This record gives sequence, C-alpha cells and structure tokens, in this order.
Amino acid sequence: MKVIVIGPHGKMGRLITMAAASRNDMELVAGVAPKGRSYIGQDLGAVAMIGSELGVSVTDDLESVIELGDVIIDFSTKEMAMEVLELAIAHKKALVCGTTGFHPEEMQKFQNAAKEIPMLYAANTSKLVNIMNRLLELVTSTLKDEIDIEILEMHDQWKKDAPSGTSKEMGEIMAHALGKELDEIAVYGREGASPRKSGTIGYHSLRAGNIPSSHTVFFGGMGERLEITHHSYNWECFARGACDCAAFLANQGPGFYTIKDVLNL
Ligand SMILES: NC(=O)C1=CN([C@@H]2O[C@H](COP(=O)(O)OP(=O)(O)OC[C@H]3O[C@@H](n4cnc5c(N)ncnc54)[C@H](O)[C@@H]3O)[C@@H](O)[C@H]2O)C=CC1
Ligand SMILES: O=C(O)C1=N[C@H](C(=O)O)C[C@H](O)C1
Repeated sequence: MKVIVIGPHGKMGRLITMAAASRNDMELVAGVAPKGRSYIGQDLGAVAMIGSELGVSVTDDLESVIELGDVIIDFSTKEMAMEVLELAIAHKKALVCGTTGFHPEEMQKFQNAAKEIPMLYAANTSKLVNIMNRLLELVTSTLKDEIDIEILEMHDQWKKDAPSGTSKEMGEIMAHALGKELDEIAVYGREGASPRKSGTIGYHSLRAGNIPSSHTVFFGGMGERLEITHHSYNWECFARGACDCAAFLANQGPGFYTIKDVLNL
C-alpha cells in the first residue's frame, strides 16, 4: 500500500512516518508540509527524523503527488484537513483523518465523502481507548440516570482544540446510551452550572506541559464512584493505530469507516 503522510514534521506526522516505514505492507511515497518550510524538498525520513532516509521528498503541493498514493494519512490542522479531503475526493484516494477540532458541518463533509472514497475518521486511534468506549457504553446503558457523568481530559500545552476529539466521541457514545444527543446534555465547566443538573455530561479540559493524552470518565453514584481512565505515555499508540486504519482501507470500497470497523468492536 502506497502511503502519503500529511505534516511529516509534526508530532503525529513524524511518528506515523516511523510506524509506516517499519511495516512491510506499506511504502511511503510522499510527505506534504506547509509552503515556506525550510525542509521542503528534503528526504521524508530526514524530515520525520526516523533515523534513515526513505528516498522520497517532502513537497508543499499535495496535488502534485497524490496520484502516487493509495491512501493519505492526515493528522494536521482542521484547515489543512478540509483541503486534503477535497483533493482525496477529486482523485478518488482513500483517506484516514485523525485530525480533531471540527464543527459538525465539517464532520458532515467526511460523511458525504464516503459516497466517493473509502473514508475513515477516528478522533482516537488507540486500541485501548476504543475498547474503553465500549465500557463507557456498558456502564451508561446499564445505570442510565442513576449516575452522574463527568469527563476530565488532559493534554499538552500546545493542543489547539478543547475539549479533545476523543472526549467528544466519548460524550456522544454515552449520550446515545442515554437516548439523548450530546448537544442537549453537555455542560462545559461547572462554573455557573451548580448545583449539578441530573442527566448532564460535564466536560473539563486541562492543558499542561507535555502530557500526551489522558481521559477519565467519572461515574458518580451514591456512596460510590467508578473512574475509567486511559493514559498514553507518548503518541506512538495513536501512530500505530493510524497505520492499522490505513491498512484496513486497502480492501475497502467507498464508505464511511471508523476504527470500530478496524478493531471489530
Ligand atoms: N486521532 C488520534 O488518535 C490523534 C489525533 N491527534 C490530532 O492530530 C492533529 C495534529 O496533532 P499534532 O501532531 O500534535 O500537531 P502538530 O502541530 O505537531 O502537527 C501538525 C502538522 O500539520 C502540518 N500542517 C499544518 N498545515 C499544513 C498544510 N497546509 N500543509 C501540510 N501540512 C500542514 C504542520 O506543519 C505540522 O507538521 C490534531 O488535530 C490532534 O488533535 C493527535 C494525536 C492522536
Ligand atoms: O492532540 C493530541 O495529542 C490528541 N488528540 C486527540 C484528541 O483530541 O482526542 C487524541 C489523543 O487524545 C491525543
């Protein structure tokens, strides 16, 4: 499978390049970075700092290399993600998008793309997080309004979006288990929203240092509470998962896929 990586000098782009380079079912054919970067034209392996050269260059023009690839892996910015999506549709290329921070109308564009291309969107490509999501569904659908639900997510100081894409997905899963839409019941921060209104899902975002990613869901009962937490120690689990998602698309026709399809969850 021939892979194009967007943002190979970024935190995720570097690790995705490294993960893809280590797989024998994948060949990296291009990296795409923003215009004006000093490393445009340099070897992808050098730009991603993987310790060896890959014999392909980093370009600032996706359209000029898109026909070389079977799949594009995009962990960049929401602006670039929309450009990548348009080009993937125009050139009928499979796309894995792990970028977060989209508005619902932008998310709808990914759904629409599924009519034309194999499209996989995953706000979190860690296997354990997606298994955690199943546990959240189980607890919520079992206890419903007997418990209060609060989500705390922690990330590094540079993260652009809050709340995290993962916590939004977690909230959606639990809202659906309660028979609601997340928009109806989400409360962002408790200031001004006390005492607690039952049936809501509370959101709390913390940004500090270089915390890779932590998500805890607190299920508050009477005289007891359950906390379900995922911590990542670095971003490698997400990079491996992104490559698994890309490999999954090798055998798929147009459609909207999620990591649940990849993991058979
Ligand atoms: N789905 C998942 O499991 C995960 C998702 N993410 C998401 O991935 C995204 C990226 O995160 P990081 O790697 O931490 O950010 P980062 O800021 O380190 O990297 C972003 C990359 O995008 C590139 N980029 C920006 N504009 C571009 C353009 N016009 N053309 C080409 N490249 C462009 C930048 O040059 C940079 O290399 C975020 O939305 C983050 O939330 C991060 C980790 C895991
Ligand atoms: O920016 C990150 O780092 C991460 N972003 C994703 C999110 O917004 O949920 C996934 C993971 O938490 C790491």
